[in-house]
This record gives sequence, structure tokens and C-alpha cells, in this order.
Amino acid sequence: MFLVGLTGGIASGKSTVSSLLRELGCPIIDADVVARKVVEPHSPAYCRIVKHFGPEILLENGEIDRQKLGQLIFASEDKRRLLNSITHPEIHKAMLKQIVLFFLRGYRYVVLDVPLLFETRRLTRFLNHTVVVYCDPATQLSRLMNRDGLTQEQAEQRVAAQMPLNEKRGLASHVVENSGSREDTQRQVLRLHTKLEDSMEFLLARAIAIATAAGLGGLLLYAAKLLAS
Ligand SMILES: CC(C)(COP(=O)(O)OP(=O)(O)OC[C@H]1O[C@@H](n2cnc3c(N)ncnc32)[C@H](O)[C@@H]1O)[C@@H](O)C(=O)NCCC(=O)NCCS
Ligand SMILES: Nc1ncnc2c1ncn2[C@@H]1O[C@H](COP(=O)(O)OP(=O)(O)OP(=O)(O)O)[C@@H](O)[C@H]1O
Repeated sequence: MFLVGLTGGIASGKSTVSSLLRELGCPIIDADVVARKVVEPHSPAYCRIVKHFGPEILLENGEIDRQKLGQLIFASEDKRRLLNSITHPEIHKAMLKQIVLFFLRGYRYVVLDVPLLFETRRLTRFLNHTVVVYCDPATQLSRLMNRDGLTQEQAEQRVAAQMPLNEKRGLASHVVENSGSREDTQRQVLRLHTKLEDSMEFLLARAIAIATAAGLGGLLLYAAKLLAS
């Protein structure tokens, strides 16, 4: 199995692209969804967030007030680092479990939709392809303001909390240009999907897995013979 990293900037269109890929049958692991799951009430990350940010970060029903936490962490780099240090190890662990499940189900590849892929760098060495969903800065800002009901200042603050999108574009092996129409993006996603489907990298990964298993099997057999003699 091989891994494909899908990333971009805030509101650049990652979810739009990953939904299109999912409709085409691609297995997707969405880090934003995982990030919500790992902070559910009474999980280890939840308890640490309440410890460090105080009970005032909770809604009446005991869940984390995501809007309030967002306002705090996008306004302060220290608070953002603190939240990342609590959540990221849990997010990566949960994603790894999902990758293993897809592997066991026989998938040839999995797409990891991770907004902070290049910022954290933890996953990049395991990826065979990286896809950046790009849109120009003015479009990104206006889509972000419209979708989340933010002022220009708030939206700029959120964009500034991530690596510049232009820089991410330079690090990618594939770029989806999403400044234009949805139809234009859909056409690019279809081409990307064909490339992934035609890729033979899973064969190499499978050969390495078989060789490793065979090597281990041989080693175990040799050890058993030694013990028996
Ligand atoms: C700050 C939180 C509470 C805001 O929650 P909310 O539901 O409003 O937004 P959501 O989770 O859908 O995130 C929206 C987008 O914000 C951006 N974003 C989220 N967290 C961060 C961060 N720590 N640094 C920079 N950008 C971020 C991403 O582009 C993401 O796609 C939440 O995003 C969070 O817990 N973030 C920390 C975990 C994290 O890093 N998640 C990103 C996936 S690795
Ligand atoms: N090509 C497009 N034309 C018009 N609107 C678009 C296009 N692509 C995305 N949008 C809209 O822009 C907004 C941001 O897109 P989307 O939610 O896919 O971004 P994202 O990168 O997943 O965001 P986040 O980082 O916050 O998770 C959404 O409201 C979406 O409907």
C-alpha cells in the first residue's frame, strides 16, 4: 500500500477535493475529523486541554467549545503550540490505526487529508505523493470569511497561523489549482485519480512486505532448528 498526503491552506479547498476523491472511491482519512474525535469528553487529550486552558473552555454539555478554543489559539502562537503538543500525538496515533485497517482490508493506497502536513513534518517521510490544493490569497481569504463568518482581520490571523500556501505549493509533487470554478477543480481531480489508480507503487510496497515476511519466517525457522538441535 502507498500513502498520499493531501494538504493546503485553511479554506483552500482540501475538503472539496477529498470529497471528490471519496466519490470516486478513494479511501480517505481526514485529520480534522480525527482531531474532533480525539478531544471527545474524558479522552486523555480532552483532560489535558481542560487542565491547561481551564474549565471555561467547555460548553454547558461538557464538550470543548471549539469556537472559543479557535479564537484563543489563532491569536497566540504559544497557545497554538500548547494545543498542538496535546492533540497532534493523539491524532497521529489514531490515523496510524486507520491506515493499518485500510491496509488489512487490501486497499492499494490511502489519502491522508492533513491541513498541517508540511508544518508538522511527522508524516511526510512515509508519503509517496503529496498533493497541495492551492488557491490565490484573495480567493482564499474571501472563501474563509464567507464560510466561517469571520472579519478580514480574523481570517488573516488564521491564514498567518500556517505555512504560506505558496511555499506548500513548492513542496508538493502534485498541485490542484482551486482558484477557479468547481468544474475546473473536478477535472483536475479526475486526472489525479487516474494517476493514482495507474500507479504501480503498491506492487513495490507489496514486494517489500512479502520479502520482509519471508525473511522473518526464514529467521524463525532457523532459530527453531537451532533450538531443536
Ligand atoms: C482550533 C480548533 C479547536 C478549531 O476547531 P474548528 O471546529 O473551528 O475548526 P476545524 O477543526 O474544522 O479546523 C479548520 C481548519 O483550521 C486550521 N487549523 C486547525 N488547527 C490548526 C492549528 N493548530 N494551526 C493552524 N491551523 C489550524 C486547519 O486548516 C483546519 O482545516 C481545532 O481546529 C483544533 O482542535 N485544532 C488543533 C488540532 C489540529 O491541529 N487540527 C488540524 C488537523 S492536524
Ligand atoms: N472552486 C470553488 N469555487 C467556489 N467555492 C469553493 C471552491 N472550492 C471550495 N469552495 C468553498 O470554499 C470554502 C472552503 O473550502 P473547503 O471547506 O473545501 O476548504 P478546506 O481547505 O477543507 O478548509 P479547512 O482548512 O478550513 O478545513 C467552502 O465554503 C467551499 O464550499
